[in-house]
Amino acid sequence: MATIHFDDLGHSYHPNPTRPEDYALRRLSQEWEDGKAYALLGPSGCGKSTLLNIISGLLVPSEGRVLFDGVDVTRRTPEERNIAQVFQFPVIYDTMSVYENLAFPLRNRKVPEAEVDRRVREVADALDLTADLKRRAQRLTPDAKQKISMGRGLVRSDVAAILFDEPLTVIDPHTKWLLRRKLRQIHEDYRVSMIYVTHDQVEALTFADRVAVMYEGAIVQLGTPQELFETPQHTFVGYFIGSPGINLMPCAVGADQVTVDGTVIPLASGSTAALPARDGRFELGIRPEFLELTRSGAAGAVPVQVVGVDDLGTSKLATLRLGAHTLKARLGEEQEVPALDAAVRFPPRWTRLYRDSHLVA
Ligand SMILES: Nc1ncnc2c1ncn2[C@@H]1O[C@H](COP(=O)(O)OP(=O)(O)OP(=O)(O)O)[C@@H](O)[C@H]1O
Repeated sequence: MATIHFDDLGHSYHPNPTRPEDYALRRLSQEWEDGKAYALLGPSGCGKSTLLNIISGLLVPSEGRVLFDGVDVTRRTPEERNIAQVFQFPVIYDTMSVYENLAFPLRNRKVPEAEVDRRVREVADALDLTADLKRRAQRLTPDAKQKISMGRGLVRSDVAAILFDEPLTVIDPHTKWLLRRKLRQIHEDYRVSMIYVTHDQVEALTFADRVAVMYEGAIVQLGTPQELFETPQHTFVGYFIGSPGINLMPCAVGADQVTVDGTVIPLASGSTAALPARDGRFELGIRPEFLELTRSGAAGAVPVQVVGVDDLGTSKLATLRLGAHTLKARLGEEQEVPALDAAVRFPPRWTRLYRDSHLVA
């Protein structure tokens, strides 16, 4: 297992990159801790595979270095880096039994047979493959084949990290949920460094200790699921994490307050003091879960119009108008929705201010 350090890393597929947009991976300096479960989350084309391939050694970055435990591995192959990889589609030998498939990475490295047998049975047990050990892999369902693929990644105890590239794509939704929990459990038991690439926030948030959210070639935030939810450092994180995402409204900034379409909304005391210049594009952000629906006249409340309420079973989602803006507020199942004199409160603790998409207060 290894601490992974990205040292001024960047990658462009262009021969002569000049603009930031020419980079599939923009400049990145960061350290990823040993033994943790990381998810690399972002939409299609944001650079996840580029970064993953640089970590694994399938791609040499055009700029910067990758270090494993302080050793420069930038030009080393995946084998030399001791990385295990699990891809979107099963990579297994159809003619071999499940047992032989799982044993293969170990026998290939001349691990003693007793140790091979111990590890194979342990991993088969963790993935519920014990009953299938003697079966030919060819005869199994796609789900079971992908479990073998994962098992082949997990069977080696000496790896620097195990990389998963959208491993649940071919798995049916129910099994997906089970496998995600299994992987989480296996990580807790083995404490091996894992990096899991996905565009699905539920997969990332339920699997990982730390989630790196990527947008346009940059990691815009690396944090725990709770940090990403409570304090999005970038408007994209607010929008991409959560369902629905954060409410955002353009605003003008004053002392400890902002104005949205002529409506003054207070911020936490002292929050704007560190903003010497007021240039840039400011937006106010608050998650639907933190916006408080109340009645006009309540302290600190600003009037809104209720446009609609969706009953989601365990909660309600209100759609509100504030000036020209639409806001969402998540309400308790039993919460009453005022018909005529609705208002909302922006609790300063949960109200965020962004300048040019980046959190400033
Ligand atoms: N071999 C390549 N040559 C040129 N451009 C590439 C190459 N591979 C990726 N790109 C470009 O680099 C950018 C990042 O792609 P990348 O595959 O890393 O994103 P991704 O987040 O993994 O997307 P997806 O989820 O669709 O796989 C995209 O604009 C893509 O078109």
